[in-house]
Parts: sequence; C-alpha cells; structure tokens
Amino acid sequence: MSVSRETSERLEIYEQLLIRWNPRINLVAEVSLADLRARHVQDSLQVGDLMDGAEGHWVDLGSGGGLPGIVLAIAKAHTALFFTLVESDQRKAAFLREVIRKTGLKNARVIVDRIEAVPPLNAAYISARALAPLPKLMSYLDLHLAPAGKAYLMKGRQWQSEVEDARIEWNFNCIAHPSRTQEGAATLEISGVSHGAS
Ligand SMILES: C[S@@+](CC[C@H](N)C(=O)[O-])C[C@H]1O[C@@H](n2cnc3c(N)ncnc32)[C@H](O)[C@@H]1O
Repeated sequence: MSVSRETSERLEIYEQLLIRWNPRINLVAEVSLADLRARHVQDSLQVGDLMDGAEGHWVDLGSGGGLPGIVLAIAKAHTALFFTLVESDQRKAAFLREVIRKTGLKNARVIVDRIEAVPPLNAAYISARALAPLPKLMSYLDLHLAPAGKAYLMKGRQWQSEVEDARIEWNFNCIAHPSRTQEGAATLEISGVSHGAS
C-alpha cells in the first residue's frame, strides 16, 4: 500500500513511540522491533487494502500496541471511518491515547474495558489480531458487530482448523485473504454471524 506524506509522518511518530514505550509495557515482542515496519505495520496495512471505500464505525478489539487499529486509523485518516480501540490494559490504553494525541488523529478513541463488558458497539467493521481463538472471537462479533457488518480477523497458519472449530457453534460466511507478510497466515473476512451450528 502506498501512503501519503502525512500518513508516513504519522506512522513514523507511532513507531518511535512504540520503540520508546515497549521496554516498560511490552507492546510487541522485543525481538520484532528490529523489523517493526514489515512485521507489524505492513501486516496491519494490508487489512486496510481489503476495505477501500469503507465508511462508518470501525472497532479494533484487543488493540494492545495499536495493531492493527492505530495503524489503520492513521492510514484511513482522510476517509469517513471512525475507529474505536477496545483495550482492557490501562497502560496499553494510555499508550494508545498518547499516539492519538501526538499524531493529531481526530478519527480514533480508546475504550478501556473488557470487550465483554462494553455495551454493544454495533460496528460496521471489526478487526482483531492475536487476540483469541476464533470461537471466542465469534462471541465478540456476536456482541459488537452490526447485522450487516464485516470483521477482519488476522490469523496465523492454523486458521483453517480455527474455522472448523468455530463452525461447531456458529454460522458465518468466511473469505480467507492470504497474508502478504506471513506465509500460510490469512485475514478472515467474516460476516453473517449467528449462534447455532449449521
Ligand atoms: C496478544 S495482545 C495483541 C495486541 C495487538 N492486537 C497485536 O496484534 O499486537 C492481546 C491484547 O488484547 C487485550 N485483551 C485481551 N483480552 C481482552 C478483553 N477481553 N478485553 C479487552 N482487551 C483484551 C490484552 O490486554 C492485549 O493488549
């Protein structure tokens, strides 16, 4: 994904803050900082490419260090998307707020609470990365995704078995978009979630 100068400057501010805060609050694995742009930022940006033209309320669950939520909010700052980042850890939420402040983002906010405790957000879009196995994520989508909404769940090499496990209790449509940054991994585009086996 090619990015504008403003986006590139904001991504740099984000990366510098991540590097500075990481030793204190462990936002990403220390070893992965050497390859931050490819391993984390590009990984998150590829989700943005899947939803060109999207507008409305986007919710990123378990944002941690802002992946993919902050990266997407930066990349989509010029669009009609508004981002809510849900993160239960107070220190990580403080980091996310600091990034929003320092980058001057006007399209993002942070909710510091457990996903299960937040009243339904009726999101048009939901993202999650490295948060929970798919069956658990389905219960989060059931709570927070609008009926016509779409989720983009970033999954590792085991995504197929996670989809099988989730189908035991949930009905949903699933399109797997192969990852451009990790072989075998995929972003699962999920819609039409309802409880009950097919
Ligand atoms: C493994 S980290 C992944 C963070 C980020 N998405 C990434 O890819 O680097 C999972 C994050 O989700 C948060 N989290 C886990 N369970 C949660 C819950 N039930 N409600 C809110 N946040 C949660 C944790 O505090 C943590 O920051």
